[in-house]
Amino acid sequence: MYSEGGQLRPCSSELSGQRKSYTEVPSAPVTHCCLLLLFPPSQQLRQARSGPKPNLLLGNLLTFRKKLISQAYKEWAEQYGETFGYFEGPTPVLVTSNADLLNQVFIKQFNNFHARKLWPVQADPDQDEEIHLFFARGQRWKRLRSAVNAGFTAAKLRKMQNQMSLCADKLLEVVDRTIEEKEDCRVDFSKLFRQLTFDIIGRSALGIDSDALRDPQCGFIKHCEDVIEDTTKQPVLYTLGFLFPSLSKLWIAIYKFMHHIQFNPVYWIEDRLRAWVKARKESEERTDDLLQQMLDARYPVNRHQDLDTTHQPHIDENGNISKGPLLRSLTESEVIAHSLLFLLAGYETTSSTLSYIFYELALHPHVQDRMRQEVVDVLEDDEEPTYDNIRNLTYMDMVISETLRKYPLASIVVARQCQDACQIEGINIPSGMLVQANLWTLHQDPKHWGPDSDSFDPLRFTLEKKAERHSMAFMPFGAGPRMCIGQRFSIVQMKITMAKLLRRYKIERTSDLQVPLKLKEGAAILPIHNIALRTERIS
Ligand code: HEM
Repeated sequence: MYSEGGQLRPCSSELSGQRKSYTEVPSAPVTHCCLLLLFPPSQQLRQARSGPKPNLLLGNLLTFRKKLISQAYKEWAEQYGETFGYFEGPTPVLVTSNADLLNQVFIKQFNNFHARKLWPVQADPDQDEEIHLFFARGQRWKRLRSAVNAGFTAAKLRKMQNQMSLCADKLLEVVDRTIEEKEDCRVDFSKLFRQLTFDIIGRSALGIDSDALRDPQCGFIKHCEDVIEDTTKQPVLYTLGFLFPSLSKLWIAIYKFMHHIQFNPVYWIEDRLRAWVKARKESEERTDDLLQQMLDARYPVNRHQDLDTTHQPHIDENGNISKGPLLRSLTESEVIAHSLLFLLAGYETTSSTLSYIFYELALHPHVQDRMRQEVVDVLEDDEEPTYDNIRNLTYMDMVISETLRKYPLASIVVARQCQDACQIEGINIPSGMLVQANLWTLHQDPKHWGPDSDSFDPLRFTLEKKAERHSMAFMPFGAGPRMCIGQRFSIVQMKITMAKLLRRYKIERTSDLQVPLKLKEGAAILPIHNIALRTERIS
């Protein structure tokens, strides 16, 4: 059913026709011996210690109660080398910052590594109707990705630029008001950036009339913040899910039941999105946004390869069943699931990146001055920043990249699951094994970044320096066919916003700014405290 050439390899269960539970991996005692299998004898001689010693029941999960996962990975990499293994309960994970191995897994052998990590309380990626492209895998992922891809083209982004610009203008109004009202001219940029990126994604992608910048108390953003905050906690159910993955159905049932006794912000947002999607479907008016793209999307379905059971055959205008390939639209559940995905994946990642950038600009005034000068030179006579002219802000691009090198905030999701056992770079990777990219180590590896990899230096990203480096030395948006779909969307809004802000204000650190930043970890790695900076109007 699946060939090697260009087709995704199925999860091993699909081959036999009998679907194994997606959480099924070898049991604890077996998997704890897997570290030995990971490294064949010759490799073992060279890498005698291949990972931290696991506890029989918990694996190495206890470590993550005491320190950030990214921190633990860094320490383990120092101890065991750039590739090592550990256990999440009974589940083996191979962690690597080896650029050649990452290249094989994320790009060259993508067909065998198309699936993401599965979290303990997570719907079945092959069967659940509400699965979105982040968790889907195999042919299902391929179809969903192609259905929404068209919403992120250059042409679409050009259409969104006005909304982005309007939202950035509102941000300027709020900053102006804040420095007028506050004697110390202190602006909480983390909070404002969250409101800004929420408005941008809400308005330009989903057509929602959101105004979080003017109405920070609005339920929508409040509950999105709750969802993000919840990912930084480690509830008991989550731990149980890691320890006993084969009971996933029970954990999911408990999670759903909890909704009846305890408020769940995810359901609150979904309900609002359901009503919104319904209204948009019924409306005669068409809006040129990502939501419309999802409502209009039609893609061919091959009857024999499809795992979904929800397709309707395509009926033409005369009521005949189409003789060509079956065409399918996204179901309402899928459109809602994707709207929620874009809202959550899009706003916190981008706003935190902006916060990290402003933090670094306050610490490095010469970088800030150079960035401002570039804006003044490129956008002469106060020209509006647009999709096309911001491409000339090349130093700004370097600052964004350097910030994401130092703070690869979405590193946790850059992982792939192996479908068929294979050997790569001399390492045996069994079927079901998760390969996790260790970005915080990779992005600071002196091999790629030189001895001063700790310092903040945007000039690492000149074209010449980029050409000299391994192509996989830098991957804050992931890599390969499954890399972040919103990368350009995010960069365009960041550049429009920063061009406007830097032209008008100078920012400075306050005496109580936390240096270095203390971070917390959830779906993304974020500063614990908001970043507030002294802000002076200069034009
Ligand atoms: C600075 C901002 C952002 C960062 C750092 C970031 C980072 C990432 C990373 C690391 C991945 C995983 C890639 C991989 O596994 O190879 C990812 C996937 C994804 N991101 Fe982003 N992201 C950002 C903004 C956005 C925005 C604005 C959107 C939506 C509008 C978005 C939507 C997605 C989606 C849907 C996926 C899953 C793609 C797939 O599995 O096919 N992201 N992102």
